[in-house]
Amino acid sequence: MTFNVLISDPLSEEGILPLRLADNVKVVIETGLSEEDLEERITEFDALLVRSGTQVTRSIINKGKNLKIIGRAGVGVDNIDLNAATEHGIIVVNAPNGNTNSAAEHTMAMLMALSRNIPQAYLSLKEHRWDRKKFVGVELRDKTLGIVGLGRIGTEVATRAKGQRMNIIAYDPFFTKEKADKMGIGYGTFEEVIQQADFITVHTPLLKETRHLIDAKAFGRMKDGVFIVNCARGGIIDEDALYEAIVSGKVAGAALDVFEEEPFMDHKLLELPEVVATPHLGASTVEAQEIVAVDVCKDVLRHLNGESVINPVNLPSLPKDIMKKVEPYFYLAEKLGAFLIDLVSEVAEEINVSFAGELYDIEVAPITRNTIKGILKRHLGMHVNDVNALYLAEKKEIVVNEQKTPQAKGFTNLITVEIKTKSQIRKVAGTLLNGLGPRIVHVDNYRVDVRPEGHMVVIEHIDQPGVIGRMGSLLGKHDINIATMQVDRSDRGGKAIMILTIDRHLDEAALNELLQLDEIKDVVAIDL
Ligand SMILES: NC(=O)C1=CN([C@@H]2O[C@H](COP(=O)(O)OP(=O)(O)OC[C@H]3O[C@@H](n4cnc5c(N)ncnc54)[C@H](O)[C@@H]3O)[C@@H](O)[C@H]2O)C=CC1
Ligand SMILES: O=C(O)CCC(=O)C(=O)O
Repeated sequence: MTFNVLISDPLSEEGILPLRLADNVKVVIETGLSEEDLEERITEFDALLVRSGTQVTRSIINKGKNLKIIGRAGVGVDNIDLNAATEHGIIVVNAPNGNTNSAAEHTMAMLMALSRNIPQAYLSLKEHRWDRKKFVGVELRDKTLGIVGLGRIGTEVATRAKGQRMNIIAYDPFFTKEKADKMGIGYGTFEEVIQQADFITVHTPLLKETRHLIDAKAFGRMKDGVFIVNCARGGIIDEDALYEAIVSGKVAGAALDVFEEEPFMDHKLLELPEVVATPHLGASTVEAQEIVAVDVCKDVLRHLNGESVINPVNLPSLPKDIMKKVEPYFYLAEKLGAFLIDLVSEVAEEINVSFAGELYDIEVAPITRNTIKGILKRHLGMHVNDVNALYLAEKKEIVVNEQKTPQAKGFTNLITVEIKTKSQIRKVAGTLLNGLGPRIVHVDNYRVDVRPEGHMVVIEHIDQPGVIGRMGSLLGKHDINIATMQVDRSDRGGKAIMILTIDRHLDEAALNELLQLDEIKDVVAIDL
């Protein structure tokens, strides 16, 4: 099978080599497409790769009937409708590490350009003026740099600004006084940071919570003559408020790499001599572009080839060593879910997934997602996947619970799936037998040993002599060969269960005839 990959923003040619070298991938590069063009083009593609230039809207995603993955060659994913992608089961991946250094270096360049009026002085000189008085700057040394958002880039900026002998004070919801002491920088609340800083630089993502984080009220609390740097995202700073704060003299100057609307040709902030700006160049270095493109292309390839990705955005990411431990359980988990929902054949209201034995100590959320996927696929079809399984369960108002216990009833690992419906509670348990693969080991309270694969029949009956024989001849009459059989009972003469694996699907006629036998209470055909 050949996968079609569309690249809709300029990406480093060296970076996309992994895709070009793959023999099952066809790469198409079409940049500068309008939303309408992209809606039309996207239908034939399995993967879409973008930088910040393409807005991947809900309507584009809706049209991507073959779309499996969206790759963002960079960090910020605010140009991708993540909810729409998740709902459609489309995984979004980014390249969070490749441009950290470049963005931090650009921030420092902007900070210095701002403090020493370098762009303004250069322009003046180009206009044949030798004006030294006009461009007197301020030193960075001993000034306080307030960093809002101390993630990858914020931290790198802190390290570099220390080299400029600045005092650093930072705020981040995940930053503590202890971490600050270790890094040799100051810790403050958001309020403290904006009140104490001579220069403020923001390095948060653009989220609902960070939109206009720096607004007129925030400017009001800052020192007079403060300088502002934004190399993160337009929208974190309210541009109208910034304009007013510069005009009023509250803010001495601003260095901006990013804007609320991009791209643009005219911007009122650029009319102010106190503003220095670049057109979103933070990540625009040869090195960063190559790394982010390689990273994202590799993840796209992994996903198209059915492997787990390294940098998922709409799925929790797991370190490689943990993924190695959980991945072998995915098949078993999905099959347990599919088996049980067929057995129940009613709408699930609650699904409880329990993990025992060696699973007690590992991250099991991806295994749960596979169980839910197995359950929902039966009714919602093939578009259910790891990405949208939990979203779809929530949308169907199905409660999903995950539990863990160290005791595994004699197994080294055990996954138990329980489904509650309006009228019944049923459960199935399975294990991964070392060297022998997955097995179903309990159905309700019965003990069995069945491979979760192929055509199966679950028969609930009364434990009486002759049942097995009658059932066997009936299937024989229908030319249905029994491959394996497992039987267990509650007590002698009581309820019993029989699980058969057969060589073909149990058709309606054979099923109905089985139900005619007095001792047989229920028959369910399951195809895994
Ligand atoms: N100008 C450019 O070309 C580039 C811009 N960026 C932008 O920079 C942003 C940051 O990138 P990274 O440092 O790699 O991301 P990151 O995820 O490592 O760091 C973001 C930090 O912001 C913090 N944060 C979230 N909400 C906050 C709030 N309300 N107040 C304070 N801190 C908050 C988070 O806790 C996190 O530590 C990206 O989201 C992207 O938008 C990234 C690369 C290049
Ligand atoms: O793609 C780019 O050049 C922008 C990089 C960026 O803004 C990001 O990685 O968030």
